[in-house]
Amino acid sequence: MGITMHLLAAAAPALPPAPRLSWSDHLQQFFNDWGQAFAFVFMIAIVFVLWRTLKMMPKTKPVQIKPDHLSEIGWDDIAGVDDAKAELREVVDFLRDPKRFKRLGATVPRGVLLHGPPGTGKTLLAKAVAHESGAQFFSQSASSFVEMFAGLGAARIRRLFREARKNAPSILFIDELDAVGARRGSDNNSEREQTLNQLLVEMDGFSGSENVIVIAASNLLDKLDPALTRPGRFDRQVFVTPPDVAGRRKVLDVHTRGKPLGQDVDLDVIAQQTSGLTGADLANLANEAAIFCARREGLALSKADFDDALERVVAGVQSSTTLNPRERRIVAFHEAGHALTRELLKTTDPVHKISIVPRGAALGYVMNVPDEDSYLKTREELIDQITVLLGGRVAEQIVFGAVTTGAANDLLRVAEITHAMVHEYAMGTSGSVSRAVTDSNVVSDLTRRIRDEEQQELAFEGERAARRLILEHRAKLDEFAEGLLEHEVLERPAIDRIMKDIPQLERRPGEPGLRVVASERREGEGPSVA
Ligand SMILES: Nc1ncnc2c1ncn2[C@@H]1O[C@H](COP(=O)(O)OP(=O)(O)OP(=O)(O)O)[C@@H](O)[C@H]1O
Ligand SMILES: [Zn+2]
Repeated sequence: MGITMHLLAAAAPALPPAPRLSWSDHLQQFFNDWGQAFAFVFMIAIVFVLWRTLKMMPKTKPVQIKPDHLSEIGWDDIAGVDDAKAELREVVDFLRDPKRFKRLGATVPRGVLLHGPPGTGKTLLAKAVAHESGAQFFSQSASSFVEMFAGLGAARIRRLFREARKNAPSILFIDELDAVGARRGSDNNSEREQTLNQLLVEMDGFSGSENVIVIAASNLLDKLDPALTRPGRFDRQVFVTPPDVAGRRKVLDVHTRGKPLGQDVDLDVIAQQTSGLTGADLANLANEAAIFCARREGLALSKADFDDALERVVAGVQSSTTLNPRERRIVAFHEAGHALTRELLKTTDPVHKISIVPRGAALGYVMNVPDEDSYLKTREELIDQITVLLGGRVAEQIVFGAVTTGAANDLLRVAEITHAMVHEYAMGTSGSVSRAVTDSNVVSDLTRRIRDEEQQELAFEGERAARRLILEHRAKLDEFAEGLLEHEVLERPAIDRIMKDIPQLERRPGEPGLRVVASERREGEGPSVA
């Protein structure tokens, strides 16, 4: 503004002498000058804004959406994720022969959500589905939708779906779904939410006659908006886990194809040394070994090349996923303790799978699938649950004479259960209804203390039971642990072999007459992990 005024003033002497002006003329002149100055500034501002916009334009120029050219990625190139492959084979069958399914009135899959840690092969699986079914493959990362100007993310989703429909049969792969799929209202990003809404609209818009299947990949299922996983949208969820020892062996086979291996290389041993590594880590390992070999101008990859590569790859992997041998033993006995107690007790659901392949924050887990839905639980059933939860810690104590921090989550669950037993269900040692029903705001110090003691007594009861069971069946505990150390994962057939000679004496009959409502089951609780 200052500069403009100065220019105008300097131009004045060149004008012919001005006639004498009245005060109203002065006023008009003043407004004229100011008006011009203002218009000038305004114009500069507009030019500046236009220039800025133009400068940013190339980024937002509509990107060509066309199917990826797929190199030959088939089922054989993906190893160690057999469960996920089995689920996806169905999708391939559908894409190959949709009529067969439609004739029978079968609802066809619309969306498949692959979730699991990075590098486990989610992208690879989506590509294999496209390749094996001869479908076109459209791939976009969801993070590219939200970096844009208002409304463009939604527009891009529309175009993507339009192209996929036009080129059907096709697979539409959306990587990093979390980028748009986070719960609405979680970050107040209206642009992202608009994009998510558009995605929901497009998925609802499938008429059933189009052979388009949307596959999305996500690292965090919990973060996703529940609307995404409703029927008709991503209603198939496939968990892609890091491979177990046998799986890692197969992944190593895939990634050493075409690489000459020296006599001293034993892939079985390497598979055993790489617990917790993902498919991508193993691909990286094989590649690094080849690089080490090339650098020393070797002819074939040697054991030393793999050792060097392993050191480098493991250093780049999150430390929580690679345990030292002693830690592995502790985790194996901890999980064995959970599994053995669960198997011995009658009221607890049988073990489905035990694993010491790290998964998320958990170093190991025991998975059980409920036999039947039950919403009522007896006191005895709850004590059995506490027994199983403490079985891990008790096993550590018995075998190593010490406990670790690994049982923290188990203890938290025990605290929750015992709290509910005393405060909500009057299942404490005294069984006193009046103590439980007292309003907790007006409860006396004495009642509070008694409740605390009752809670502790319930936890002790579970701990004693766990100790007794584990000491009595110590040999079985060792079998479970050794099995885990060797195979990392034990499934039902292996568990049955270990438990076969145990008469089910320990298995106590339930007491249906005593069932009491327990809030133990949370909404949407699937197989539980401890
Ligand atoms: N199960 C596997 N079998 C063989 N190779 C694998 C496997 N998993 C991963 N890889 C290798 O790792 C690379 C990366 O895998 P991919 O991109 O599919 O992982 P992702 O799960 O999609 O990871 P992100 O979540 O980081 O996108 C693949 O190109 C492949 O070389
Ligand atoms: Zn545990």
